[in-house]
Amino acid sequence: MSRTQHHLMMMESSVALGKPDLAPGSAAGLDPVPRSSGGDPGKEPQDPPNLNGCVPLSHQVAGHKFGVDKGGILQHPDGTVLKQVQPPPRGPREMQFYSTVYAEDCCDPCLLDLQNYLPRYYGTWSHPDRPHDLYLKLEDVTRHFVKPCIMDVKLGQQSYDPFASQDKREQQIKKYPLMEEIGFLILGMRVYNMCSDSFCSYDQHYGRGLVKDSVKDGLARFFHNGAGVRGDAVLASIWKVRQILHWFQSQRKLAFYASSLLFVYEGLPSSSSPSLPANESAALFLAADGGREEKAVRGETGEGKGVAENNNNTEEAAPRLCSPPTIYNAFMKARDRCSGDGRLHGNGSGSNSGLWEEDNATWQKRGDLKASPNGNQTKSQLEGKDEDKKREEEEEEEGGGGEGGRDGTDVEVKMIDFAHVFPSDSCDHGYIFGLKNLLTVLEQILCDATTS
Ligand SMILES: Nc1ncnc2c1ncn2[C@@H]1O[C@H](COP(=O)(O)OP(=O)(O)OP(=O)(O)O)[C@@H](O)[C@H]1O
Ligand SMILES: O=P(O)(O)O[C@@H]1[C@H](O)[C@H](O)[C@@H](OP(=O)(O)O)[C@H](OP(=O)(O)O)[C@H]1O
Repeated sequence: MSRTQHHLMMMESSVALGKPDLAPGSAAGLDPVPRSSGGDPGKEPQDPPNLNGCVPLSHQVAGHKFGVDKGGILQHPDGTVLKQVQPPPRGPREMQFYSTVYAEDCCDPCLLDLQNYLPRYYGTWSHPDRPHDLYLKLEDVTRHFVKPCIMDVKLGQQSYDPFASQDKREQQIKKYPLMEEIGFLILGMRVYNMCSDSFCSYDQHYGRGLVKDSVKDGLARFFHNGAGVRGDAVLASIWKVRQILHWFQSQRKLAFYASSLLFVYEGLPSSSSPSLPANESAALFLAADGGREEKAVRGETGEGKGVAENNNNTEEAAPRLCSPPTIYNAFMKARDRCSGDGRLHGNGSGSNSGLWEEDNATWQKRGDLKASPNGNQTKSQLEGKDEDKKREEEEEEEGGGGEGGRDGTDVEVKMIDFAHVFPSDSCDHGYIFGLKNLLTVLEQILCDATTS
């Protein structure tokens, strides 16, 4: 058994390691964070008594709710998310997972890579008066968004773990019998409508109502801003999901059950996030490689067909995806030619010269986002520090380009919910199956958006 597996098996309840940005409980005396700009209007959450300014997470879209279920999610005044450690074995298992992946002495390349796809972990937190009531202290994945559109998607072909009782298996299967066939389930989402300047929320019943034929439109709704489909957000999501798929295809250490992907994109319209006029960006796809890639997106090559056909797990038989650089280069080039009205200008459907010459500058994070965190004030904001500067410094220290970073987008896709993660010695076929189907559907959405 490897060291990692041993760690995960141990299930020790010691307080996890991490790099807390605040000592537990040190936020005493700070005012509660203001609600995220996208919270339900008119429903100010009550400050739970004796929680030192922590409040229920206003932008939670799924999962156990604080004050409703056992376990729940709070927001710390410093902006981090506090996930109450659930009753054993789930809670300790999730805590063990985070503490293993983020152990200071972790040198396992697979786990170090995995950190890129998880919220940052800052150890555990508890109220000084209730030291045994533990919370996992996590990065708020939505923190740098102004109008965060958020979607929680459960991945895998089964949402119960191998040790689940017969009752639990039946309960889970009954909730969504199509899990095995589709491989993912939308648990909840909130979408910003730029026309009405409001959010629309969808609970778990929405996702459960989606079947094979409607799952594409159901998922597309997450990317619809009231005026059109946010092709740029779909595209960036595809890219991020592909990175996660790549990690899964290379690892044989862990098996994930009932775990989710949390998608976040910026709902605030800006000149650089248009709903592109479809026909023109489609033309750009065609221009990029003579149409081969665009046909692959549409499944016309016979390799990228719909959910029903894409039902095996081998790498070779995976749906053929457009290579991200191809799509990105074409799309971003098109985006760059767009003005704020979302119209293309210039040589939109002409020669492909220049499409391959995209440089990384296109992928730099948008300046307007840096200047506009989502309203969840962080400790340094509360202290009057220059948060953007701090983040830039952090990102530089980490050698990356920040959340948008190299991908240059205001989109996050992070893995969350690890209450059912187990050591393994083989590929996680169920999760990979779900990821591939999710990618297929995302690509169909992108294709529809660019050809309608
Ligand atoms: N790091 C995070 N940043 C922002 N939001 C988060 C984060 N972690 C969780 N959330 C929010 O909380 C919700 C529930 O998270 P999570 O799935 O971890 O909880 P859970 O109670 O274990 O869920 P379930 O009941 O499905 O097992 C997510 O849908 C998301 O809205
Ligand atoms: O979507 P719903 O209807 O809220 O259903 C919950 C959801 O399936 C959770 O994933 C599950 O927690 P686990 O994944 O940790 O099992 C929870 O089990 P629970 O009721 O046993 O907490 C279910 O109730």
